[in-house]
Amino acid sequence: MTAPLVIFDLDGTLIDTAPDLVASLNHTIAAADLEPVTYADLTHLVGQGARVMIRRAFELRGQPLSDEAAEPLLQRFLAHYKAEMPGASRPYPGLIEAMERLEEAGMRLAVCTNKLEELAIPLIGKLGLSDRFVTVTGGDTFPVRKPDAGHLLGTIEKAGARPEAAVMIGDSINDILAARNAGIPSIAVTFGYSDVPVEDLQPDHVMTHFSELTDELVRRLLSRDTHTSMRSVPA
Ligand SMILES: O=C(O)COP(=O)(O)O
Repeated sequence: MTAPLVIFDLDGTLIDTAPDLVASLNHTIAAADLEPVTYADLTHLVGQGARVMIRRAFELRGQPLSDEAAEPLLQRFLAHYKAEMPGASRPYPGLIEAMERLEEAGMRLAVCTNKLEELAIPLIGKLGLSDRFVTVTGGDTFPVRKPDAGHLLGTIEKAGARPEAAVMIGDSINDILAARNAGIPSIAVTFGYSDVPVEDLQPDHVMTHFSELTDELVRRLLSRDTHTSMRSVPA
């Protein structure tokens, strides 16, 4: 039997990156004289990577943004975010202990994030978490990204695991939909950046703190067959 694989989203699930995302985004849009965004705005902007986040910030301020104008702004964002990394970003409380519990129970861990690989991998490294994960895939690792099932299924394949033995943990609609599209059970965390109550996303389980993440919970979700009926739902 393959070891169960527990897959984590990054922004708003593993790591509280909001202060640094807001700071780098405001540094970026200041170049176009846009008013700064707030933490509350971020829940509507984050989720599909830096490029989409910048475009949504312009939309929020009622400003059009051409693809041509977006490119230098993306470079400005990347340079600022990388220079400050890890900034104030920290793992959520109880994460390290939860990862240790799962590892001790023989489970393996992976990351599936829409953040670009060039940001996600060094951030995980700077926080000393690299060795924990069998693989880290970003929004640019595959031709598709969450909520497309292909991102999650590609992550599972890279980890040498099987969809039947995988569970996804995330904070946003992209994570829960990706899991549903891939036919794997999902856990939604309440402490991330969703702009709707995570219960409305109908995950298989809701978690308010990492102290609730146990191997027993993972096994219970894997033994349920409620999500398997969704395995054929397209992305
Ligand atoms: O950076 C983003 O916009 C999304 O990243 P996430 O998939 O880790 O939430």
